[in-house]
Amino acid sequence: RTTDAEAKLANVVILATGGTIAGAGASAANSATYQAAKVPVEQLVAGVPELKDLANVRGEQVFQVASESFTNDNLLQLARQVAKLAKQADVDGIVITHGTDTLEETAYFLNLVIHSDKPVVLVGSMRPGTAMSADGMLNLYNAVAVARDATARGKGVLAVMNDEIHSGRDVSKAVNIRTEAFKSPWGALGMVVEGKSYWFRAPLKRHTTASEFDIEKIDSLPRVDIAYGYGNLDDTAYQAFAKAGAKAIIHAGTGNGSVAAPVVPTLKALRADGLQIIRSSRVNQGGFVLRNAEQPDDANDWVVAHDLNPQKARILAMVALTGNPDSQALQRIFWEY
Ligand SMILES: NC(=O)C[C@H](N)C(=O)O
Repeated sequence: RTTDAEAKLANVVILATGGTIAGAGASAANSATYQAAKVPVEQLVAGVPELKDLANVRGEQVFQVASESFTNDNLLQLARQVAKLAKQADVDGIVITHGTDTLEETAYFLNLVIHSDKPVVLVGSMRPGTAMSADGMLNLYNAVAVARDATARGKGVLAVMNDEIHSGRDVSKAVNIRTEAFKSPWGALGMVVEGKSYWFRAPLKRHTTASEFDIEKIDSLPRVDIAYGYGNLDDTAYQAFAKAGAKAIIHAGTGNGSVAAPVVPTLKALRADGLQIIRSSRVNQGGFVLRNAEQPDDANDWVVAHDLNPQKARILAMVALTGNPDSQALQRIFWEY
């Protein structure tokens, strides 16, 4: 039987996937040396008894992995579970505990394929729960606070870390070791303090209910790889990715997504073979790649990733390619999402 107090609270489901927020170290001094993905979701929830003042919380263990080992199958399985829960009348919000290394990829993927305006909030930690000044407890508390909050609806998939609320599209891990690890090139959307959300902006790019992509129509994701630009570059990685069956290659280019001269003929030839070539930038904050700047994209029939970093460009390319777009349609998608 539900008590009156429970009936007034929102219902939040915590989907646990692993990461450092579920990590454990040998001693309290081990803030950086530990094993990720060890602690089960029941223990994570029990570790923050204050959650029950925010919402009726229940946990589900989806996987137990360190996020550097996340696969496309993990993305699909997680998205299907989120879509299923979001349809349930007795679920008001969803929190996903996740490793921080690829949190930005999963957040963007869900932002593109989940057709719900209910809050979906990713959260992780930089220190394992066994460490001094562990950040996971407060991050989890804040994530549940945002997920249960009706003002978080319709803002796309979110990431809550270090008291900040970020758009799942924009956010990326920009710093390691330190708890202030996540940044968005266009700024955070807001803050969450003592269980209350404070909003300052909202995303304008297409997401969730306004997206043309839907997890219920995606069976599998095509192979898309990222090749990194640097001095003395040759085409070895590009050729190898093409041989492995890549349908698109993200060029994590220097500066404006520039391409080293010895690689240009290879990328033209791979495009002629049907691969999509997408120019992104390796600069670590604020990449901004424009068509026909640095390279004649119209003539080469290439696409630019605009402000998306290479790992986010890979996510969007995989999702977009499920619809078999030509290069113009793919470029339109890169402008809109
Ligand atoms: N802080 C973390 O969560 C890092 C860890 N390697 C992970 O992504 O699972």
